[in-house]
Amino acid sequence: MQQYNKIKSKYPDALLLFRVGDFYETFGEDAVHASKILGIVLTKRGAGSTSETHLAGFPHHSLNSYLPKLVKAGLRVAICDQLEDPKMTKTIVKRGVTELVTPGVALNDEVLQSKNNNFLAAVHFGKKYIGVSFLDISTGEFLTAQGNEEYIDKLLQNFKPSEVLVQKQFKQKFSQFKANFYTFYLDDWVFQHEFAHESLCKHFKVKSLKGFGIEDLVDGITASGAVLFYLSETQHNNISHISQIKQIHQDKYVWMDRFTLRNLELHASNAADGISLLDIIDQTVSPMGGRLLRRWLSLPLKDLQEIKERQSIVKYLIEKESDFEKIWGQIKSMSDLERLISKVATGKISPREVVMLKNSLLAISPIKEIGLKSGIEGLVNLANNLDPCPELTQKISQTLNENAPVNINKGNSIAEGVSEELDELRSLSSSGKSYLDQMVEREIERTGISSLKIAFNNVFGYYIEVRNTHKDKVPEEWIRKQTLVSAERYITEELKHYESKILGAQEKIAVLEQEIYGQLIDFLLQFVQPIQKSASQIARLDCLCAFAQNAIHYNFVKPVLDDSTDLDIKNGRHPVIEKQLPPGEAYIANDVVLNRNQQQIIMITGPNMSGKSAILRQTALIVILAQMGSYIPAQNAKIGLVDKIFTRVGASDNISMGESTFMVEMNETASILNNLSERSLILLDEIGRGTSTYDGISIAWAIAEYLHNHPTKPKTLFATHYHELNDMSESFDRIKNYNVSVKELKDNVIFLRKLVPGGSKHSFGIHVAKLAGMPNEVVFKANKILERLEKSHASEDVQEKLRQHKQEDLQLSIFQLDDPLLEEIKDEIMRTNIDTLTPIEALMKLNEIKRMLIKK
Ligand SMILES: Nc1ncnc2c1ncn2[C@@H]1O[C@H](COP(=O)(O)OP(=O)(O)OP(=O)(O)O)[C@@H](O)[C@H]1O
Repeated sequence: MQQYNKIKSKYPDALLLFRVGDFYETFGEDAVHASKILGIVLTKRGAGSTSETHLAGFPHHSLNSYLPKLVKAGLRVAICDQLEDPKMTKTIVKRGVTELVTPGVALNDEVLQSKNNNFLAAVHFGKKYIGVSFLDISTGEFLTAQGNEEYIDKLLQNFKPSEVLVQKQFKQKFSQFKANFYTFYLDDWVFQHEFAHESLCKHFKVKSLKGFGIEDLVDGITASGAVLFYLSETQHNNISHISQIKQIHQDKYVWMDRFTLRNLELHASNAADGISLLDIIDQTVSPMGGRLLRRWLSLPLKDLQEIKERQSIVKYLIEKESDFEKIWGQIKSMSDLERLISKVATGKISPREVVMLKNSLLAISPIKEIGLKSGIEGLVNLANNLDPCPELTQKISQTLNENAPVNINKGNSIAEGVSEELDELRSLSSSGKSYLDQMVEREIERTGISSLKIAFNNVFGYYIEVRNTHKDKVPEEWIRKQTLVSAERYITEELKHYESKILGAQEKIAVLEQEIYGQLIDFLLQFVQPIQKSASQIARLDCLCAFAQNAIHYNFVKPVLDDSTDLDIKNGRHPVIEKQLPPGEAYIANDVVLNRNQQQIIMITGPNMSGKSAILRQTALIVILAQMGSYIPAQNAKIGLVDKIFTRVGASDNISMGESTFMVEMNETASILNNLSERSLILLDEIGRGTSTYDGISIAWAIAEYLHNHPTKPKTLFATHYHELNDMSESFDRIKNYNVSVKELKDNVIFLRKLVPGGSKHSFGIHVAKLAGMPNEVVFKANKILERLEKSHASEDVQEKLRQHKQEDLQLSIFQLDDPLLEEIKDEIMRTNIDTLTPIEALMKLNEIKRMLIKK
């Protein structure tokens, strides 16, 4: 227990699994936790005494099944092993922690999900920027970036790390990232640039980081250094598979912030059992392809050349069906190359997995051959980067048995003909069986004991067993070892001689097998980089095959991409809704044309449930798919490269974040208006609906006007219930009205779901309420109120006011920035407590401000 306490004190925040003989034991609080999580028995030791403690344990060979459960429960687990052979020491056996498993640093297949990366991240708050680093130790991928809070937030959302390392002093600051990450706080000194730079150079065995193109990323480097530090802290020292570090270039990919990722339901649906775009398009057949597709979806490209290269390969695969089938068949037969080769580097690969590695490499050659012959530049390049490593596959085939076991100690891993000594020992050990059979026969004949048998136990090795009825026939020279109820057990000189030979041979076989296996792994280590390179090409090809498959199965077409800023989609469809429609119901395709000269903003009105949101989202999804290099759900499309996609959905369910929903909506919209570019695509869905009608209309109007007049003229789809906004098209050239058509029957409405030019007059909200099963009384009453309100021309009032607003052409420039009046008005507004202000008081306040201006 002294030894235990000493080790435990070094890992106070981890659950310590303490190896005792054949068991891993836990003590005290750890035991209580472990027994609960693992469902194992909790016992007490030293009951009643001062050293009373809880105890729970499990057999050492069950580690692989129990460890993931502990890690998944969010625990850090320190594995403490016996570091010497108990037979060789007379005192307490030496023990030490050999691995600290945490959610972000896991190599165990049971903890990892095959189609998801398991990233460990570090965030460093620098003076100007925030640095971030992501490492997946199971694949060796190491990435870094730096930027403002929004960018880092977006990356964290994209990469969804299982664990984030943060400097202790920035605990508070990190909590501003509104995501629930498992976080571990490290001492401040770890986040020092010089220290980080030095650790990276040392790890990569280089003098500077220029070769990786990250030398200037001061904060990114600091974060990456913290990641490396953490690996050594958790005893992960065999990490030669982390052979490079790459920058995530902000300007290479389409910008989508976290709201957009969420609103578009790219990776996950917002509904509990809903379907995401990834669910629909992920037809990849290899784990590495699955992981890459997820990444591609978060980071659509902005480089025309790269997109076209992907498209050209997809086109080839669609047209050359037999090549496509052959390639995909080979990829299907592969195991997770990326993770297998990482296991080689970390020394955790089993003989069976080495055979799987070999078979996966063998599947590369046919793919390479097809690629080289294809004549498609992109595919030829890809094939050139595939290395089937023939030297390696040959070596593995020669060294290992095809059906090698999971555990090297099980024996029979090494093939015949590898070592003469091993072969001899094996034949000796296998001839033992027939030797024993012969001996039994001989002794039965000699002694006349017909039921005589030879067996083995761990206490005294080989023995002859004689039933009591034949006891008197036992020869004198046999030595009695054990008396049972109905039999006696003997040993003989000959048996002992035989035993030492056989047991010696078996022990030697085990040592030799391990030795040869160790040499094979050392040999494999030279191939880590070429295999990683091949694996990444296979992942790409798998994604492109999935694109081809989607194109064939879902009727997707190849979009035309160019450098313009125009968007012209013919008969576009929403790929997710389309797949979810009840049988027999067809998705109604729609055209969307947006450009910066004539049709910059489309104001879409239409009743509730008519399909406004669907049109907005499908437009973004089509652009994203196109810029990933995929084909798209449309009849055809011309897409000028988009560099930012913003989507905002009117206040709905963000209340859990502790801010008013409307405040959240305005915050989100403000961040769009501050980040516009000529190539932005903006989708605003019911912006302004979170407040009163007048406020809402005014805000929506002002936002649309701002976008229209902004020099970047960003392409915008604006879905709204406020048909008042249709008036904007009269005075703003590039705002066009469309509506999602419906057919009005006497007391019913049929949704036609077709986007047609022109505004719409009503919202049919009451009709939807009726459809939803609202009591007739309520529907009837609502209709009456609506009639009355419409008669009072309330909405026309608004329209009139808005018209006046246009005529007055309010010049905001009357506020000169240095104007003392501005200061005065600002003070006046700041002093006002809006929460307690009644509408009348607000009007009076406004009047007061107006008077101040008139006075001027
Ligand atoms: N083009 C279409 N073809 C077939 N079904 C569609 C189409 N568009 C939408 N739908 C169906 O109609 C439902 C409502 O669409 P959507 O949410 O886009 O309406 P909305 O006009 O935005 O409604 P609200 O104003 O109430 O938010 C979708 O969930 C989908 O099932």
